[in-house]
Amino acid sequence: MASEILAPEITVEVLQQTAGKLGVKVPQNVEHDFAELMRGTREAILAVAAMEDFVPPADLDKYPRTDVVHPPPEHNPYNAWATKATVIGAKEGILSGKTLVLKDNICLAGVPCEFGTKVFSDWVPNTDATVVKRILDAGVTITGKATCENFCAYGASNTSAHGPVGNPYDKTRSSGGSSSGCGVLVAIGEVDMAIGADQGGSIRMPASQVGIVGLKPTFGLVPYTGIISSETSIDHAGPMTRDILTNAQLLKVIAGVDGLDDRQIAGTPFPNQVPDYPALLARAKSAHALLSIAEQGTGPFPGNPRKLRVGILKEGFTFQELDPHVASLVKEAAKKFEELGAEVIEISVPGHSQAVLVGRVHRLTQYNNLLGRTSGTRQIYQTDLTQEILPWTQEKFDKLWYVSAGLLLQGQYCDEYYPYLHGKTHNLVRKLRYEYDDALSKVDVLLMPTLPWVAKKLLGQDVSPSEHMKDYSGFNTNTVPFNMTGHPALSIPCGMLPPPEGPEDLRLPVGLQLVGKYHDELTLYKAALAWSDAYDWKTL
Ligand SMILES: NC(=O)c1ccccc1
Repeated sequence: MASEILAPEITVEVLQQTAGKLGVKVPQNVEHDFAELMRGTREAILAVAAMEDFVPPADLDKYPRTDVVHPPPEHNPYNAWATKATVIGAKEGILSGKTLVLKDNICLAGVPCEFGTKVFSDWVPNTDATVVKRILDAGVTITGKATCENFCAYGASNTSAHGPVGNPYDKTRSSGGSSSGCGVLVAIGEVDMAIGADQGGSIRMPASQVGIVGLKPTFGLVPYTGIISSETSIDHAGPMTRDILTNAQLLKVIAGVDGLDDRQIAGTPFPNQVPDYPALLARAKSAHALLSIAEQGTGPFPGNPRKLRVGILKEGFTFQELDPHVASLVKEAAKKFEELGAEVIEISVPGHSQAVLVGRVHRLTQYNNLLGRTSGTRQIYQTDLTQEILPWTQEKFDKLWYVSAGLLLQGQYCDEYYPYLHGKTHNLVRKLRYEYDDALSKVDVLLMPTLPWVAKKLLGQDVSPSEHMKDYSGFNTNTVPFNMTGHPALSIPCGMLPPPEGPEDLRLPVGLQLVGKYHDELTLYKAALAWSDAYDWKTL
């Protein structure tokens, strides 16, 4: 048993080896006392290892899993399916008749989960994520699991053990990642909706590259229970759909406290009740109504309605990797908010330019799923998965895509030399949060491109890691900051462009990102709905 190998019998030698890892030696006169202490700990470890784990069981009788298959290539033209399955939800519900696919890091009991890797195989989760229970109760039919990138760790779609996920607008290009399969299956109309996950842009980047709507909700709004974690303070799950209203409907169903996930009480003040987004949107009958805000009045006097304020985030447009054509198209899209009756101004958040640097250290110092760390967070842990991944062996390491291998190595390095920097990054993120909050006290939403470019060519397996990295430098500048601060961020398609290298007649989607105050998804939806009702992004 692995636990016996990892918890060796305690001798004075083992005690001193352990001390040696700290660079110290236990004084001889207390060696036996400390060995005794550790023997007690070892016994406790072995006892806990032998106990049966405790996770919420899935209701397989009520919602049986059928037709579970890995589709052959001829039934999987984009490689977007990881596994097909059928799980029919409740007969009546607000989403009844709709189909949905889950990113392949979301637990659906009884159906294999690949997590984009071959490091382990045939792992079948024994529990349903809370979002799964909620959508089934709302009447959704789940049609399977969508390919996700290797360990959910990349923003392009060539890293899954499954093979590359081609973009519907040009199969030789990336569809974005890491919720790549979700983006493609929604874009081509194979499903009505998807639930993706996002630690650095993984919902918004595919949404941007394939021309759909993707929301990374406020941190904690959607429970992350039963979804494979990357790092508990940046984990988010959220809806991916072709239109805004469906997105709002799905959010309404999956949002709210489940009593199992610490992320939901970890810093963003939580609303007592999840707003009825679709009903509130349906009530506003015009762009004018959608784009006016009822200013809070004081005392008995209700406030006056005023125009929605859109802030063009200066630093979201000034980084060097940003394709100038994307920049001008997104700025034009922003100006259209003025035509619709909003106020548009430019606003600066200097910290935005440093955020990716902070993010790099933040995630490396605590990448739970690779290093098998737990964070102290109260949540449901996929301990059976951790045991598949750990301990690392050469054979497993050789099966990692280089980005994940790099994360593992960098994480180990940070752990050895700079573990305290994780804490410091949290402090710096709080500072960043106040900077965005300050901007969001002057405007209602911040606006910027989601990704700095339209879909790039997929790079082959023969391309070196360095070339990959060069090609993707700057890709997460506008997405990573809001994973750390937790502000809600919505990507919508806002036009099309040819790729810079041509051909001239190819048109690829461009994503526009709106960022709002904590738990103000409604304002993001209102702005996006007014815009998308007025303009057809495919003709702009
Ligand atoms: N999981 C993510 O959101 C992600 C995206 C891009 C790069 C790394 C991670």
